Amino acid sequence: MFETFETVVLVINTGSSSIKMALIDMPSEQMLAEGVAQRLGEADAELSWKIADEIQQFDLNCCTLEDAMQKMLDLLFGKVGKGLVTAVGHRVVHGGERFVAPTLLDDEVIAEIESLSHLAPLHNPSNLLGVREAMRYLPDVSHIAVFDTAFHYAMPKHASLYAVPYHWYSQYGVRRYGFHGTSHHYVAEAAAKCLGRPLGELRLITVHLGNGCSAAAVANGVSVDTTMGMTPLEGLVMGSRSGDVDPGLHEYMVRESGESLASVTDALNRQSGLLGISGLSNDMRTLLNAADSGNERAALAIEIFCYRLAKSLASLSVALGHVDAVVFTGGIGEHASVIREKTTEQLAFLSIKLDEERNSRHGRSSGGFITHPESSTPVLVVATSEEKMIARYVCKVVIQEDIAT
Ligand SMILES: Nc1ncnc2c1ncn2[C@@H]1O[C@H](COP(=O)(O)OP(=O)(O)O)[C@@H](O)[C@H]1O
Ligand SMILES: CC(=O)OP(=O)(O)O
Ligand SMILES: [Mg+2]
Repeated sequence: MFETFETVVLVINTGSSSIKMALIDMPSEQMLAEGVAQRLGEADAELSWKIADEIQQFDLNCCTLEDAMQKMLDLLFGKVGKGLVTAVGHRVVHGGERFVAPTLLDDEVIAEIESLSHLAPLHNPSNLLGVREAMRYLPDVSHIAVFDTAFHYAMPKHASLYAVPYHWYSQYGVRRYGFHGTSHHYVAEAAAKCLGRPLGELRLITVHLGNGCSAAAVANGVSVDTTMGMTPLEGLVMGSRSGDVDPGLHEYMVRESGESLASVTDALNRQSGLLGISGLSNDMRTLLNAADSGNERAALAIEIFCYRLAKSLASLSVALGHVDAVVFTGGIGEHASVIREKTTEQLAFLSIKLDEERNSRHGRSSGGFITHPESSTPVLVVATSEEKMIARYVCKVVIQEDIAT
């Protein structure tokens, strides 16, 4: 199978609740295989792999990330020869100050990524688990890390620094990094195509709403501000993360509840957000269904999610001065028309006029646009592909290596 393809990149994207894998022919970007394991750790966890045109689906039943990773790689290499893979691209969420470009993984780089784990506890450890598993299956090819933080690296200091003692930055590296960079970059490029204008001339707000959620202000192809900060906990309300809270909350909760600081931080990461407010689920599909059936806490979680999102989009418009378009993406951004509607109706000052029909079809039959043609600010839905973006970066590294040797 696939014998005629020359440069094939396997991409592994481990998120906070899912593993996505793709086998991509480059530079054509043809998807040879695409798989996802989602709702990991929960009773309704499931896996699906589309290899060539054959789809396989399994219930994972509370299976761990490690088991899901092995199962996905076993299924893939049960069908596809390992010799087909030219290089592996790994999504790594936190690259810290050092990793601002795609980087060839070796023991030293892995150790450095591991040392950043406390800044992305839901992600870097899982990302490295994927790296180690894939290296075990494919020891003889290049493994390249592509960092979520890299796209935001050039944010101006007025956006990347907190108003805390300056030596916290110079001595301890306390600063804002931003995440979901490959997704913000990918959808900004795709939106420019939809708008028929060069990305270098556009001022966009890109809104990635998955299990983790962040929005970015992208001016002339560069991220100039974003909602996530030093860790992927800052900013918007997310599946199980609180987003912004009062910095005094930690001390208060430690004193009042008698819990440790680590357990309060863990609750902000894993027991908060949509899950925390609703007491039901971190999954937007579940909450939308529950709210429809009259569940008030699910409805409240959705209301807070949309209000906080609208407030953040308004504040990002300050970074741009003028907004050429707002671009929704990620599982929620691409599929939940109600969330887009409830959010944009609170952005009256941008004079956004959604088109009900276009929005209900997620922009599919209107070139991505979900606004009325007369809307002052166009709003688009663009399907992200962190996997394709990672494969593009991997190709650049692999080609440079070929030149160097
Ligand atoms: N049809 C849909 N309607 C509403 N929400 C959806 C739909 N499909 C997916 N989602 C939501 O998207 C989120 C997962 O997004 P995704 O980008 O796949 O997450 P991850 O961050 O794990 O990559 C979940 O909250 C899920 O409920
Ligand atoms: C950085 C982040 O939050 O990623 P994900 O949405 O995949 O959890
Ligand atoms: Mg994701």
